[in-house]
Amino acid sequence: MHDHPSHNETRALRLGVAGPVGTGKSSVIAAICRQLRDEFALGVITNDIYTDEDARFLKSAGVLPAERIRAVETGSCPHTAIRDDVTMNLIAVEDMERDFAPLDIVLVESGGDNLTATFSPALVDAQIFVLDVAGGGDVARKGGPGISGADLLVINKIDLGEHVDVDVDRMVADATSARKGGPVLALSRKRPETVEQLCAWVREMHKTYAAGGHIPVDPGPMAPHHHGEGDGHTHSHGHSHGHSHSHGYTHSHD
Ligand SMILES: Nc1nc2c(ncn2[C@@H]2O[C@H](COP(=O)(O)OP(=O)(O)OP(=O)(O)O)[C@@H](O)[C@H]2O)c(=O)[nH]1
Repeated sequence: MHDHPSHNETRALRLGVAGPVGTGKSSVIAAICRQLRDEFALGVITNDIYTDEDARFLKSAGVLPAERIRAVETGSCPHTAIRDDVTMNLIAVEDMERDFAPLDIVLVESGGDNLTATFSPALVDAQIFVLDVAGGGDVARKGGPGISGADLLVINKIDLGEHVDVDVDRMVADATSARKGGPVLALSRKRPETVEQLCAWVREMHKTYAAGGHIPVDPGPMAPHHHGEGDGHTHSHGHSHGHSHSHGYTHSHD
């Protein structure tokens, strides 16, 4: 079991950012880096299946010096490396903390996956789950461990609400009730006051963590599921509770 010593000065706050494909995980990380890089010593680890595309995006956006952005190529479905066997990611985070000690915050971006992927608390101390309005106003009501159990739920791209017929206030209210009152942030990179609210949350989380007052919480195991391989074969994952069933979600890795 990995412990979380707040007194270890080479140990940063490890903050995960997860959520479905394209909701804006990289953009959230870019915004945090731009706003907070003069205040905190930062590093970023990205996860992609076969590429280092997210790392390249963040490097080309110049949000941090390039050597502080590293990619883990998981070679498997993204949740595996952030939840089932976090070894590759833990090594990447620890290497980064050692190489740039002392770091204040290491941001870990998960590969874009489905609604059920969350980080293991053995890898991150706190996690943000990112949805966007373009995915539909009812997504927040569907629940799932990331939506209900992440430390912060971001509803991103609220500038697009009117174009996709989503009532943002309603979506935030649905999400808040799915989270039993846990924090929900309506975000758009085009609305600076919302980016500032995101940064205020990160600052507060770092403060609580550094004072030893934050206990990492597991949002819950993901639902067991099958993957269609596109060749007529499937494989399934039975997760920690030891049984599996199909939920009808498939994706291929090509
Ligand atoms: N209109 C609008 N577009 C946004 C916003 N944030 C991100 N986007 C766009 O949404 C798209 C996806 O953003 P990313 O940050 O790459 O999303 P991601 O979740 O990291 O994507 P994957 O890593 O592929 O899962 C990009 O075209 C962004 O420019 C926003 O606040 N408003």
